[in-house]
Amino acid sequence: MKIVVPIMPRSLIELSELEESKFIQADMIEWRADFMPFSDLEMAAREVKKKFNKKEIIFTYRTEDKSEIIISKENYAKIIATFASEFDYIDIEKFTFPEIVLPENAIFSYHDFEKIPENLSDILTEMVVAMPKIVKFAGMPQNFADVLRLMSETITMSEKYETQTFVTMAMGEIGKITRFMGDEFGSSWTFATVETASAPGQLALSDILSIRKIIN
Ligand SMILES: O=C1C[C@@](O)(C(=O)O)C[C@@H](O)[C@@H]1O
Repeated sequence: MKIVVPIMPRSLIELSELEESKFIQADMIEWRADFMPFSDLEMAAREVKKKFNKKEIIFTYRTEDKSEIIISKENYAKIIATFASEFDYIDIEKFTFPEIVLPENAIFSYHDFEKIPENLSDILTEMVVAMPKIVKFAGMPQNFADVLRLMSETITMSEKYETQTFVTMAMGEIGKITRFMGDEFGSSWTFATVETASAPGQLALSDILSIRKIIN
């Protein structure tokens, strides 16, 4: 299981203040570009690549966790077209922006901040059919049975579609188990924090490393 640590700088200054040494044990960095002013993105992209030049980097412009529309379809498409080839992976909210054609390094990403949907299997299948590099789903469980359902569904899907990489997680407190047991239930990456969390329930990078040491 690879450990991805998101960074969420709100300005070029905040970006320059991030200390690379704190991220050494991360396998990958996710740059959450949605916190940065639009006009600074190109310069910030260069900085992010320079700062984390030894790591694989995901470019993400998240809209699904916002309560209001933050970007037009046109601008989202422009961002994807500009940055897809610049980074190792690019996160794409294909259900929200269906007109985007997935580039070869696409993470087809979908979040449900209210539930683990009953039709999770149909949703994951639809994502697989689009043939992205990675299928990523994050949902909010209401109870532990939801967490188990997400894990069990991920096992089923990863066995059925052996060549597809899946990344799934249950967010919030009760979903925490999914953040360090990925290898056991077919999820290939986990998102961990260094200082600021980018989603509810994320564990600190240092905690994930300690837990993995105990359970391995
Ligand atoms: O899609 C994901 C997963 C995530 O939502 C999580 O729950 O850890 C965190 C986001 O930064 C990332 O883009």
